[in-house]
Amino acid sequence: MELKEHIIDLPKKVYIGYDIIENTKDYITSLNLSGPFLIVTGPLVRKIITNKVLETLRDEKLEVIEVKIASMDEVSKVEEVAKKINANTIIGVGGGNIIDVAKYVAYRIGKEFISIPTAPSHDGITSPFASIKGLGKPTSVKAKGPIAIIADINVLSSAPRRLINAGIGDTIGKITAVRDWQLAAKLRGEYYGDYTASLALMSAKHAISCAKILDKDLKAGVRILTEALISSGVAMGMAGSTRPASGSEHLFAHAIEILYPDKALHGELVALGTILMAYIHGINWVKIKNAMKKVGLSTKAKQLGIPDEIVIKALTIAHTIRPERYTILGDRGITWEAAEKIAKETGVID
Ligand SMILES: NC(=O)C1=CN([C@@H]2O[C@H](COP(=O)(O)OP(=O)(O)OC[C@H]3O[C@@H](n4cnc5c(N)ncnc54)[C@H](OP(=O)(O)O)[C@@H]3O)[C@@H](O)[C@H]2O)C=CC1
Ligand SMILES: O=C(CO)COP(=O)(O)O
Ligand SMILES: [Zn+2]
Repeated sequence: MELKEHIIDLPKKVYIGYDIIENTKDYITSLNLSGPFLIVTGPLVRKIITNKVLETLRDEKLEVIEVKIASMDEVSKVEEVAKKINANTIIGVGGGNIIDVAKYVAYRIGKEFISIPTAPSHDGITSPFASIKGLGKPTSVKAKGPIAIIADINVLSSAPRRLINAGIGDTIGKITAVRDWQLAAKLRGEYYGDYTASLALMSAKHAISCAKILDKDLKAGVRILTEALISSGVAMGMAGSTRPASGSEHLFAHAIEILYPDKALHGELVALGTILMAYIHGINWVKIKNAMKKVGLSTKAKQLGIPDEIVIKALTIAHTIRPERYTILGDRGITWEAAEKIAKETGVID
């Protein structure tokens, strides 16, 4: 299908390196960005990381606001403060939830957004989309892409291993996401970008290879993973949707979040979904599962505290979550019996 117009959202600058969070002020100056700045951060990250940003911006007009989850209530709270201080630039310092709130507020008020990720746990670092609870759907919506990303590898490497592994899970998910996209192009004539799809797949490849490096050299592994997460976000920006990065494995993850919220990290659920959907697609799911096991990602739902029935139920409702985005689950989804068989055969449930 030909698109009449296609607008690609990409960051102007990606700063990546060691201890570079201390250069935040210099980066902002070189980008000609002006204050007042609103720093959006989380309670834990504020205690251990955010001061480094505040220290470099000490002479600037700014306000700090703490957010717990990416909900519409929090978005409204942040937006109110942003308007009160007349913020020109919103800076998100934290995990996926914080980055999403910051970029969504920036979008709503038409201001610039800077992404300072503190964990390599998700590919929302670059993407111009945000997952916000309370908008009536569990999937992401249009948001402001970052004008700049400041990816400090020392900061990102200090994140707990569970968060690093979640980033690998979110990235490996591109293997099934791209298969779903190809299927939708064939069966529904959906726009398909070969280059964008290759970029997403390359992220998955690098996430798998970083797994081997992490144990020997944590920082080198985190750097590869972070670059993979950033380029997966670039793929979303190029496609103009999360399509290259989110297929049936994400539908499964979203379904679990609806049925059994806040038990596991996003990337951990995507990892489980990828094993299940790779099995349905007929891809080498055993290889994918083994790669996940090697990193230390959970490949069984119960390791994440998720009951077996929830997994089966999630598989049966996943196709209803985003009906406009065609995937291997089709329009009618999977029966309870088939779902149980798939989950058992892949070992996701016992
Ligand atoms: N927009 C998009 O395209 C995408 C969005 N997402 C979204 O991102 C979210 C998942 O993000 P994720 O990062 O996994 O989860 P969270 O944002 O919930 O972060 C998990 C926890 O990690 C903590 N944390 C962050 N950095 C560090 C650090 N360096 N050291 C110690 N703790 C740290 C946070 O602390 P604190 O309590 O301070 O926040 C938080 O408690 C989901 O909502 C998902 O939908 C995922 C992929 C793409
Ligand atoms: O998590 C995402 C990509 O990794 C975004 O996906 P959704 O558009 O399904 O929310
Ligand atoms: Zn994701």
